[in-house]
Amino acid sequence: MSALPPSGHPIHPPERNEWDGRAEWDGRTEWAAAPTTRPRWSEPAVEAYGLGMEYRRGWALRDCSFRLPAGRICGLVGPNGAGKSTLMSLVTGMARPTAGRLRVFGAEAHSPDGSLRTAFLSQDKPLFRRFTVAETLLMGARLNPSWDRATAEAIVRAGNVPLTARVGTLSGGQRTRVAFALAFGKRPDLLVLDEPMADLDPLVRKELTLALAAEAAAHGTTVLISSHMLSELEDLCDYLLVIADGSLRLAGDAHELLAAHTLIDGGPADVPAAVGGHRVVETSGAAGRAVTLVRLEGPPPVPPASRAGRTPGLEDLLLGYLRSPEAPPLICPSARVGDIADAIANNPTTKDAAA
Ligand SMILES: Nc1ncnc2c1ncn2[C@@H]1O[C@H](COP(=O)(O)OP(=O)(O)OP(=O)(O)O)[C@@H](O)[C@H]1O
Repeated sequence: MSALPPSGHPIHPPERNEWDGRAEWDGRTEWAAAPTTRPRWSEPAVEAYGLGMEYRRGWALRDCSFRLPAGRICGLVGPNGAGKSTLMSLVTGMARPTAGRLRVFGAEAHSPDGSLRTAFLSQDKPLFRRFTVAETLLMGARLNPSWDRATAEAIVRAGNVPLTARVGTLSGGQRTRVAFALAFGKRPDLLVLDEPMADLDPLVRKELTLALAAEAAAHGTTVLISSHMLSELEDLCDYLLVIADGSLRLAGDAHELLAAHTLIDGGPADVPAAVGGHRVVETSGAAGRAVTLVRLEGPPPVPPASRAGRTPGLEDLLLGYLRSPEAPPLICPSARVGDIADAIANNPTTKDAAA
């Protein structure tokens, strides 16, 4: 079990074999002493039950059930049109689900209690173009009782963005930095970032990624971040949600997911007998250099005899599932929720809403 403090995100997640969701952090006593407004480590930040969203053209999201524990940095991955932005707009309460339920820190996502604890940085990063940078930060301070002025200004200053410049005159990357400052300054418990780094140069991307990890670690912030840059997510995330065609494909602790797979050199015929009973997710690569991603089935922990091959990297795993829509979804125990009926019955808020 990890000995990291509850405020410390594993940038590279620690070795953990727990399959039953017991792998919580040590040091709960220390966490319990933190102000009560911060999320407790074992508290779920997001719980979705049979979540669905239908637009005129059809369902963008269907029957998604998962749990995101508080304090994790969760990568949200999927091809274009998979439903990532839709899921984020539901989590941030900007849209209401057509089906199912969604709770943020125990409150309905669209309720004031849910949205007060959330900050959202959307793909288009809406800012007032006529405001100066200083006026934009002042607006952040006026609108947010828990505004962290020092953090917000430090982010802006690190990019040498003049506080007197009008937002409309900034480059795309500079505007992104100001939007980041607004989101961080709010000191949310849940920070939702929709492809935030897309218009940044590699150096700035690295700098803001490190700032994000440090801020999240320092304040126990839960982060849900979508990106098409898998290597970036590998460095940052310790939790994953993968969606394709509106459905959940993978969900859970990154180490749980990786430990459930092995990578064998060669095609399906090269898979050793010890792994033979398991499920081939996909074979990729040219002849002679093919590799096969195998999902280890059976009750955890997976027996050592079937541990042939090597543990895949996050990119191998994500690409394998994105290229193989026929592979059944894998929702790890850490990401499973109970029945929607239980969720409604055990929560007075949702019970009232359902009535
Ligand atoms: N406001 C809307 N009205 C109608 N259809 C929508 C709307 N928003 C999204 N969709 C549709 O829902 C599906 C999912 O879109 P969404 O933007 O959530 O995908 P995404 O995974 O974020 O994609 P990308 O990676 O390209 O940003 C798409 O088919 C899209 O056309």
